Amino acid sequence: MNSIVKLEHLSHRYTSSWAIRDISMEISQTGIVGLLGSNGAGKSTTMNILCGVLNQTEGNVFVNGINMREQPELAKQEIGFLPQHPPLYMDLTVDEYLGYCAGLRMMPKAAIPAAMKEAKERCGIAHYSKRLIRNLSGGYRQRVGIAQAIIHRPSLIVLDEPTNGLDPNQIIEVRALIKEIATDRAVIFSSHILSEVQLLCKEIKMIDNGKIVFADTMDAFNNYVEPHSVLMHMENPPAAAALLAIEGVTKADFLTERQVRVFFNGDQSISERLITASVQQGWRLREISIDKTALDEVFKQLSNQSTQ
Ligand SMILES: Nc1ncnc2c1ncn2[C@@H]1O[C@H](COP(=O)(O)OP(=O)(O)OP(=O)(O)O)[C@@H](O)[C@H]1O
Repeated sequence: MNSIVKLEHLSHRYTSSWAIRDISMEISQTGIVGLLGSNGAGKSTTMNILCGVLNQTEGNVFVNGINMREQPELAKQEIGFLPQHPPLYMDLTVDEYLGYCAGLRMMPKAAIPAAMKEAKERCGIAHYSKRLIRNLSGGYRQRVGIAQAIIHRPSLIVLDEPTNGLDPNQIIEVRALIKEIATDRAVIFSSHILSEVQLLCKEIKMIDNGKIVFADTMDAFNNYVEPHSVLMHMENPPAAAALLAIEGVTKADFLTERQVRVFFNGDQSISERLITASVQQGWRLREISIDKTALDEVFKQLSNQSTQ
């Protein structure tokens, strides 16, 4: 299968210290790949190099087989990029801005109106065509940012923390839009929020301290990181000692009077034992769920491995 994008042993040094070291990855299919890393991990550096706005110190970037360094204009035609700080012109209307972006992408003049119409419809901004960008909400500005990234119909879209700074409703809308645009192209999406990557992506690349610490499918990641705590909500909770008496339970933290996080030794049949104990001892269990926040602990563990 031909790769849409291939990074080969990318390293980058800004001044004296290395921001990323020996990053390699290949994407050959449509869908969303998540680049997950905490602040300063090296996500933006990787994305900026991938999109040809920063020249790497070492390594190569190929987009649809085209070497970014050797043929940047050709390679960039295949990429749409929404940087962390979207390059929007506040005093232009949506139409003026998208027309300008299509020109920058060297699209033939005659093809621009249809491309603008398609991008606006896909991003749900057609009704704001004549509105100044400064008068749009944060969520709609981000949609305009995504529209400029897809206007030239590239095979790869790179989105650097696209939901950062949006309110909860806007986040849901922008995530839905990203899912939609990934149906017929590859999308690389960076985030520092594990649950967001789990929700959206079929593949995950975790980056820490400038190095890839995990790269596989989302399913493999979820299997790899078995949770070690469950969250219980009870009407009549017992004392911590009663929970600790159950085989496999290592710790019980009361979050509220009725909500407790129960840590266990990894034996996944713990829920069954907790439910049985609840019935026998009358704890009136209302809810029990695998504690997703525990995955963040695994993220920390994987990140620490890269520094050893
Ligand atoms: N222009 C620059 N000059 C010097 N160092 C830089 C520059 N840009 C980034 N760095 C450093 O490179 C490292 C990686 O930064 P980068 O912005 O790629 O991380 P990130 O994962 O995108 O983080 P964030 O989410 O905070 O943007 C950090 O240590 C950062 O301080």
